[in-house]
Amino acid sequence: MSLIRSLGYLRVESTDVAAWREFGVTVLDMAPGRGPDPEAVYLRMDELPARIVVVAGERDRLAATGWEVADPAALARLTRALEQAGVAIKAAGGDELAERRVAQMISLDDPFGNRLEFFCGAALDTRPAQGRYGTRFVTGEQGMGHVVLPAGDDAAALHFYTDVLGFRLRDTMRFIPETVGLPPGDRPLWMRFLGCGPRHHSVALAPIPAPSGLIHLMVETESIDDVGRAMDRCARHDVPTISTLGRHANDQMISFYVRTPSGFDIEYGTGGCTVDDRTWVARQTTAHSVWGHRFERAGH
Ligand SMILES: Cc1ccc(O)c(O)c1CC[C@@H]1C(=O)CC[C@]2(C)C(=O)CC[C@@H]12
Ligand SMILES: [Fe+2]
Repeated sequence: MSLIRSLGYLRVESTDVAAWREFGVTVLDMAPGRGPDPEAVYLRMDELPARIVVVAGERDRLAATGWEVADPAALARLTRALEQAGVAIKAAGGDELAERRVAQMISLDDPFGNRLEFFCGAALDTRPAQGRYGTRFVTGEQGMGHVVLPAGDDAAALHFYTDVLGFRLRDTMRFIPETVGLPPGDRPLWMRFLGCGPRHHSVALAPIPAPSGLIHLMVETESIDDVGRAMDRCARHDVPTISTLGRHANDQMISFYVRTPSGFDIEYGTGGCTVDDRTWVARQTTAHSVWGHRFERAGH
């Protein structure tokens, strides 16, 4: 098993923290949390004090993804592996730990400039994380969901995330550059889906430019009704969805996509499959979706 257990949190820098609070609470049905930064928005999905932290800043961007490891021994082993691979890492000091409510944390940039944080010893918040509409999120062993990060070079990305960080390759998908607004090329473009626990993928890497630093965050709910109600709330609050409902061919997730105030998307889904590394075989999926997932694109 990978030393990394699951996706723990997202830290977002935003020029409009109030818009994020409204979006998180009203559209996503996350529960507002409390935290040390009075200006920041803390959004809860479960017993963690926050899964999405939005801090006020000059830019709209993903600041970091946080990855949970089992304990200090696992963090020490990961640190040694990273040092051996020549990766520059930084250990967090008191303020950073207090802001994240974790016992230990290290941070680094992947070869494509994505900031990653690895932590252990998260403090729990025993108050129930109850949103307004009763949405229940699937977290626990599966973590808070998955992210799709921009990564330019396929071989370098695979090497770093599998050989250095210990993610497992779960699925590969080829895609046509024109469908994501890239110039046509003769080289095929690959998307890699990687996992570290029972969730089919906790991170996917795609050579798609993303000015905000993130292509999307996926959060999963317990039931299809939670997803349907979220689509209703998007319609009611004039928040445009950017895809129709659909079911992915690889992880079986039924989901739709909506744009956040930060310019990246949230995939809101249910019913994803889980995998067991003892039997899993990484293959190539040749269709994005079994049905649905029609994306709106500018000019179409
Ligand atoms: C294909 C797929 C499988 C599982 C997922 O969780 C998932 O998000 C996707 C879609 C990935 C992909 C994307 O994130 C960026 C825009 C893409 C390339 C498309 O235009 C179609 C598929 C989309
Ligand atoms: Fe996704």
